[in-house]
Amino acid sequence: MSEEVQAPQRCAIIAVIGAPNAGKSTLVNAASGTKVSIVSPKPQTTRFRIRAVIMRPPAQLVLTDTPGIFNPRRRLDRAMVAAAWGGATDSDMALLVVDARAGMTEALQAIIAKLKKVKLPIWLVLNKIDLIPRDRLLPLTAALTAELTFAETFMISAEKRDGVDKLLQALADAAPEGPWLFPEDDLSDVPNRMLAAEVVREQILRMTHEEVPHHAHVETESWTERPDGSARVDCTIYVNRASQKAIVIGDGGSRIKEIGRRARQELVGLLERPIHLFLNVKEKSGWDESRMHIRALGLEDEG
Ligand SMILES: Nc1nc2c(ncn2[C@@H]2O[C@H](COP(=O)(O)OP(=O)(O)OP(=O)(O)O)[C@@H](O)[C@H]2O)c(=O)[nH]1
Repeated sequence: MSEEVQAPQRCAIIAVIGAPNAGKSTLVNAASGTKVSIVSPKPQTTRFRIRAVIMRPPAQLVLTDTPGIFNPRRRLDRAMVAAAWGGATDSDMALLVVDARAGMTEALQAIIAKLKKVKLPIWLVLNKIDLIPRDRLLPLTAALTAELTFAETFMISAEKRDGVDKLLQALADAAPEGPWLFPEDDLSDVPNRMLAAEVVREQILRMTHEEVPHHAHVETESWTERPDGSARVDCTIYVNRASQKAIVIGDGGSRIKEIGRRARQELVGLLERPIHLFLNVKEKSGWDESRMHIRALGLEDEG
């Protein structure tokens, strides 16, 4: 008698990094052309941390984003970048996507300088190989490997999907054993949920003092489609202390009301549909230990 042995689940959080125009979106889209996957509806809002969830059973690949801002001035931008690079270090690996035709540019050098401080396996993905002769790839690869150590190197054309499947399979094989971060049948809502949490989080950053944002975490508890075409969205803001809860709520609920009003307005603008947003503030110390999917969903800044 034979029994089917199910391979244990694997899950990798993968930071997709690269200079503007390197082909990150094209790669993510090409990668998502396979099986169950999601792609953020508005990838140009680089505040998204999750770009796509790609199923390669037994592996789930969660591709995350990093904004292309390296010298942020505003507090909010700083927080976003910190979150993004925090994201990189929370990841299991990073993909450095390089435009092979553009070669070593200033933007790429700035990213390399950042990546030197990131203790993660970095995979080099030389993209757009359809645009240049093979022999030009070697000097570029040599120049890059002189700067950084790469766990793996792939040469692809995201546009032509050349080499993308091989890359995904290698990522799936390298994914550490662990439970999937998202249930396979519940992927379609992830971008909307992420967006809602991000937008609320952004308004908290805008409307409270330094202390709170560093300790606040937003989760979208539910996203319910209504027959009239609108959606009901319930978000919970988790803070560590009662004092922070009081700040977020404000006098007589004034601040939370304003956070909700602005977040709803932004969501309506981004999604172009009616949204009913409900916010709930909970005190929950130690949430960061207790919820394992937080490293994927949270937007924690480093301060
Ligand atoms: N020929 C060729 N063009 C590509 C390839 N990959 C991406 N491109 C093109 O390069 C341009 C930039 O690609 P994107 O995917 O938008 O680049 P990105 O890294 O996401 O850019 P940002 O969102 O600005 O950071 C687009 O015009 C793509 O069509 C490739 O493999 N071959």
